Amino acid sequence: MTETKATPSTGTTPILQATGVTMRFGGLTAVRSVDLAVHPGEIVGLIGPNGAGKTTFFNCLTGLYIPTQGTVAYQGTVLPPKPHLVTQAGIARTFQNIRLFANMTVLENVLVGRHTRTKEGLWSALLRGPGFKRAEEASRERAMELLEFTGLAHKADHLSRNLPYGEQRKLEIARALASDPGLLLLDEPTAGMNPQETRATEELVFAIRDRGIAVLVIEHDMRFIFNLSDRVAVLVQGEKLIEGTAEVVQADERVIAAYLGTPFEPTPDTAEPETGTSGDADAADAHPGQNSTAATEDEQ
Ligand SMILES: Nc1ncnc2c1ncn2[C@@H]1O[C@H](COP(=O)(O)OP(=O)(O)OP(=O)(O)O)[C@@H](O)[C@H]1O
Repeated sequence: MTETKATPSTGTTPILQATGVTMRFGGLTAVRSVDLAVHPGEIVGLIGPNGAGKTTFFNCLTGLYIPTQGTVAYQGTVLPPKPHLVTQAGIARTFQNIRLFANMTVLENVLVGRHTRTKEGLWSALLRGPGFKRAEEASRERAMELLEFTGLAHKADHLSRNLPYGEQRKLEIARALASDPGLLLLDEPTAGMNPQETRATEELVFAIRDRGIAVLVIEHDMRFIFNLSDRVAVLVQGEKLIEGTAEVVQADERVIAAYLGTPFEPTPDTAEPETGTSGDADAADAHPGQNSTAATEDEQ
């Protein structure tokens, strides 16, 4: 990996500023007064044990949930908690569980992601006038460019349900990028991936950042997150425990106690076995806290 970490942006308006975000479900406070900023060009990691509130926090950022308290601002403007307005403003996301249109082609899935950026209205679409055709052509070109970027162009006409798992995850990212976001939120992008697919995802996230898109990523794979992120924030029981560079977070005794279990030990960047005892042990080490707390799969 030849990528370098982003220079920390000081003095610039954050692309994302969450302030005092709290989310309660009845008597349960899933997210408690969380502040988090992401600056242009940054990759920020969000980690924490199962049930810590990471996905709930994402749902608050993207308007799926209306936070009980707090605000979410994009480039200095507070966002209304409505998913389509959040996407229109410039925030795109992927979900923990793949949400593709299984019976649509790969290209069609990406075209769906472009709809917030096309201005042609219903009448134009029905009449299929020159304006509509031009817009359709431009969307198609952009979608194909994103498929090239994510390495899926050769599968453009395949049904998305026929793609291998790793490619389906890439397609979700391509579809999110189709809305031309300034900030991309990734919820466990490497879940279920083998080490090679994880490495490819890491490369892809760096390449996305190199296109000027900031990234906020939830992951349980510590090797992935610490290698990738300029900063890491740790949520525990809904509260932000600490935020800092990978080195600072890894060394924090509260993080070790609440999440890592043992001090994180990076392994050399060599290819890992896909199967077998040692590979499985590695994978387990790299996914701390996976079973520490029961969590519902609701709203993921
Ligand atoms: N819609 C909901 N209604 C009630 N409780 C919820 C809802 N969504 C999440 N929760 C609860 O909020 C807490 C935080 O869950 P959340 O899924 O945000 O955690 P997480 O950190 O993303 O976990 P994981 O790493 O397992 O995905 C959990 O106790 C969960 O059961």
